[in-house]
Amino acid sequence: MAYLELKNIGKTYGEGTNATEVLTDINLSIEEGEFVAIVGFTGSGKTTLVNLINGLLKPTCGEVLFKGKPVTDTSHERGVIFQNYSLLPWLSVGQNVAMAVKEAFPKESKAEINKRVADYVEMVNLTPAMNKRPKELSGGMRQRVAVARALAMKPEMIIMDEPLGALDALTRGNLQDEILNIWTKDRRTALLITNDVDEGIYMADRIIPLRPGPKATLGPEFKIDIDRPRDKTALNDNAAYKETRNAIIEYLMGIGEERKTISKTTYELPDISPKSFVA
Ligand SMILES: Nc1ncnc2c1ncn2[C@@H]1O[C@H](COP(=O)(O)OP(=O)(O)OP(=O)(O)O)[C@@H](O)[C@H]1O
Repeated sequence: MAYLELKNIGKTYGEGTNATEVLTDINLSIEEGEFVAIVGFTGSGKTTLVNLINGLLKPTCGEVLFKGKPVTDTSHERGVIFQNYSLLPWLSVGQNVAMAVKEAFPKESKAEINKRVADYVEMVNLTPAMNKRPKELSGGMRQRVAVARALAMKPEMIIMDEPLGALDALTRGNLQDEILNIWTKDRRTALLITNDVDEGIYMADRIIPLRPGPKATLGPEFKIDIDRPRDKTALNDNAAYKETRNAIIEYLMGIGEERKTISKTTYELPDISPKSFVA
């Protein structure tokens, strides 16, 4: 039994003439402990897919199974790191993380909760900012709080919706490593949604492209056969890395070409003029 399974998922927003089929025929199977990355174009339906897995949205057709059971609601078992960090502005860094920890571990003592908060805030190098409010932090620092908050809840599965997109290269690299450390140490299952092929290759066991929407669907998977821990600087000289990267980029560029062809199509519009027109 797969740990997470998406079976023939389709998602349509709106109804009748306003209906848009954003996702169609999505089939995905993730095993326990795997790290899978989905690479997609902007607006292709990545966040919709994350929300279906998380239980925030219901599919129009098909089903999402987590450990064999249908997903009907959100759950602490599946922690999401969103691209917009959504921190509570009136709470400090520590309080934002503590709130999530208390929710996930309601039976823990104050001391245990404080220890957990301190550990995860330290992990994202924000101990000096522990008592600061979000408005006193840079965008990158806020995103790090969001990462600490999600990981401190110790979810069984970590789902990441372009969590590092807004960060500078150095912070991004550090957080990629922190997420990988936690994934390796606790052997969690992880799903990363990204538009960065290199990030996907560095972090994941498999990369699956999400073809552009409407009617976005998953393309063929690319296995990343590179030993862990991976060394970012050495990757550039790694033959398997170069080969996989080229294959994925070639596939994505092929989709780009298809899109251009589609956009060059000309449509005959009906010749309609208003019955009465008031200028
Ligand atoms: N609640 C909604 N109602 C109607 N249409 C929606 C809704 N949410 C998303 N969409 C549409 O669905 C499509 C996919 O949106 P989604 O946010 O899932 O894409 P995305 O790949 O995450 O985008 P981005 O890369 O810009 O974050 C877009 O065309 C969007 O306008």
